[in-house]
Amino acid sequence: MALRVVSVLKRRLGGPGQKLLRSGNLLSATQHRWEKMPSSVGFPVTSRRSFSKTALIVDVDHNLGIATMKMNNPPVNSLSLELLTNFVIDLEKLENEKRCRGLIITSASPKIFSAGLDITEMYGKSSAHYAEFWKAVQELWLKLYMSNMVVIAAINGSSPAGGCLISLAGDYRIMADNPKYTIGLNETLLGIVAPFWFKDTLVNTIGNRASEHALQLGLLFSPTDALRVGIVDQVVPEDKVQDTALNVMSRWLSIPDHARQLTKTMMRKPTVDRLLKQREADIKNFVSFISRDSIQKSLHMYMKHLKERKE
Ligand SMILES: CCCCCCC/C=C/C(=O)SCCNC(=O)CCNC(=O)[C@H](O)C(C)(C)COP(=O)(O)OP(=O)(O)OC[C@H]1O[C@@H](n2cnc3c(N)ncnc32)[C@H](O)[C@@H]1OP(=O)(O)O
Repeated sequence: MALRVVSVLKRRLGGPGQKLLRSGNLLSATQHRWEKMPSSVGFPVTSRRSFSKTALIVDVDHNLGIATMKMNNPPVNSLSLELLTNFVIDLEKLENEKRCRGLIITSASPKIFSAGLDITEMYGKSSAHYAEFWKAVQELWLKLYMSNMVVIAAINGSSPAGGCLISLAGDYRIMADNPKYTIGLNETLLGIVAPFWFKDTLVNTIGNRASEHALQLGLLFSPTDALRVGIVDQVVPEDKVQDTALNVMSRWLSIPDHARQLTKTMMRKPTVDRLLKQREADIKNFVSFISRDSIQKSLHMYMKHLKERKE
């Protein structure tokens, strides 16, 4: 498999990317942090760099034109306001780097891709906080869903609710074949409702009937079932997720950017425009919904249940 990744990339990547492949370092580059690669691979050190902020590690390889973003907010990569904000800032940075054409999103935490929105941001706080938090959730989805880059989710662990949304916002999803991992929009299990743009993103991926079923029951799918219903595109052994992501990326990057990007925009713009037209109303709706006593109670009970599960 590893050799196949190299040969596919060799065929599809030109110029300096081939130097990296010739040096035989591609696999170590994908298996370890890119910036740890020895400087003897034959291109300037400035051609790759990494930056990490709270809760996020980003490695960019300009020669391959691929960035890897690892969520790093232990223990479960819950999407706190800080993580959401840093995510958006880093996405903007990558989007502005002309040579960065592909993005792989994955997790630095073993077994968890992301536990979804940080529930502690959604109860016991002020209305102003809820509004700021929701705006950040919207912003991340808007940026990811309309990214000019090819976005591949390398789902190396469980991915409920907001975690699932992040992967659905990408162009392709690869999930680790471990029956303990689950993925889905399980909001109803928390007594809350997935907003229309979460729903639209799911419908665009798996169709109306399957979405209705999944959303009403708050289904969390095993990798096999997620593949069957189409929430993920590929299920591979756990240790092959990253290599597969690179392999798939090379295929997507072989398409001329402008044609692929215009096609993506054509497919996704109506969904994005729906939110853009009523962004403020959506924030108001979230604040008023989440502030209800009954919803606050449900979230509190859910967190209590999560903690009690361990005892
Ligand atoms: C009109 C608008 C409507 C509102 C729309 C809102 C849309 C909401 C979207 C969301 O994303 S809501 C979040 C949904 N997420 C979940 O339901 C996942 C909950 N978590 C889990 O199922 C499990 O934690 C896990 C992810 C499968 C991991 O299991 P594991 O056994 O490995 O860890 P735990 O012991 O359960 O958790 C460790 C630690 O983390 C806390 N935690 C877990 N998830 C969250 C979370 N989403 N937010 C905040 N904190 C979380 C958990 O309570 C534990 O804390 P401690 O006990 O260690 O203090």
